[in-house]
Amino acid sequence: MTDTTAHALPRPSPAQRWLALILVSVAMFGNYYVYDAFGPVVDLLREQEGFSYDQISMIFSAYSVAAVLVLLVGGYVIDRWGTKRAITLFAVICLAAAALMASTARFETMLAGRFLLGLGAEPLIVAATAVLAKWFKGKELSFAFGINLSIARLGSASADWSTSFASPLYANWQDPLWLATGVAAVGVTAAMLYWTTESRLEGRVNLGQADATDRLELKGMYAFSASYWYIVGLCVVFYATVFPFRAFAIDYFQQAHGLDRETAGMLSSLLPVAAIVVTPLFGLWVDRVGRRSLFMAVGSLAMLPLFVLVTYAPPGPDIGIWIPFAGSAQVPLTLLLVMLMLGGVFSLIPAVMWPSVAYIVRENRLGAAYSMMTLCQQIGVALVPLAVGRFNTAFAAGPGNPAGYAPGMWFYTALAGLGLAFSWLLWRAESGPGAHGLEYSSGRKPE
Ligand SMILES: NCCCC[C@H](N)C(=O)NCC(=O)O
Repeated sequence: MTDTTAHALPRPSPAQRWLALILVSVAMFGNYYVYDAFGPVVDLLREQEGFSYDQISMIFSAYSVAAVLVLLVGGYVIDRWGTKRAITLFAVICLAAAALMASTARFETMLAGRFLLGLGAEPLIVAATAVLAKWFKGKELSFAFGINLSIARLGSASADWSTSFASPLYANWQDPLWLATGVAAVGVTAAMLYWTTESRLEGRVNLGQADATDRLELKGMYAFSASYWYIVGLCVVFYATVFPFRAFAIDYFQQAHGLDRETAGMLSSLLPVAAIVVTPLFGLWVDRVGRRSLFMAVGSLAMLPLFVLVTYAPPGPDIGIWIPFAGSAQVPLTLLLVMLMLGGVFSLIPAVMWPSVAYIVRENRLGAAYSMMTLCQQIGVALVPLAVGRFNTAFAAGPGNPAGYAPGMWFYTALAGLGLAFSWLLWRAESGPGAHGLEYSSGRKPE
């Protein structure tokens, strides 16, 4: 179909757009569930299969190594295959990865499974972004992105909650990973239904021309402003702190704070749960008041003491919490407050940071800017768990020696400090004459 013929067709109806959004979001739910299904079995892999923290970290990092490689070519695959085929292909790769990880506790197989997950999951996120842009361009695009990310984060929370609603499976390390494989199969089904939907509507509605997707072109990177690179710096250290902390959190709460797995899972789930609810609210607020770099600095500052508090502050009284799908539990007040604060930061920084790039980079370079940012993010997420795993092993961290986890927590604190430095540099740059307008609600400096 030519561009002119496509423009003569009607835009998709709200019902058609919502159907596309729901199908793509279910595929993302599967993706995030599989990513986060590994954290709750860390202690079982250590106890039942003798995995060391170093090995666990390498498995976790394999995802990011693959992500860095695939992000360089993912955009080309999507352009060549089209979003409907690409999203199904990547969902199938996630399914194969989940099955490989569940199949055996051989270290090399698990490493390969997690690597395969990185090959499928990151380009799936890029393809989902391209799909949403196609259906929602000019029509509630930010809102659609918000819903998509919230449903994806529900996948993360559900993986944590599985320690409660699927607790009998946690008699061994393998069954929870088979459950994750089942969830990945639901994701594939949703991706295939999306393929069918798009195919049936082709020629009947105007889905526009496929835009240049998040393809990474290394040439021209030097042209990005200092503010862009400060945001990238913050993105790297922020996610390289939060994602690895989440990966080890359930095991950490069990070993260092003596919680049972269900309670540890519920506590860990507060992070994505808070983000599901609060991220869109922060997004709306910042759109009204601006002050984007100030908000990023405030988020970074709030994060700074949390890992020290979780290590050294007295636990305080037990507080009852209740979470839908997971049930109720008693958790120490200090851990609850730290996780709620971290959940707040995990809502604030992404809600402000990702959209800020759109205000400081030209539209025709946006795809490359986001791809470069994600690539740098994944390099950080690959390296940090290796360092934390090394600290845990070197300092013999375990239930008999909870103090052995402290060096890893200080490492997270140092990263949070670096994040604060990047956001302060950004704030300074955006308060001076070369500012892009991040501090204004419109995102533009007044003339
Ligand atoms: N939980 C799966 C990993 C998602 C990585 C992705 N590149 C990302 O950063 N998404 C944004 C987010 O805040 O989840």
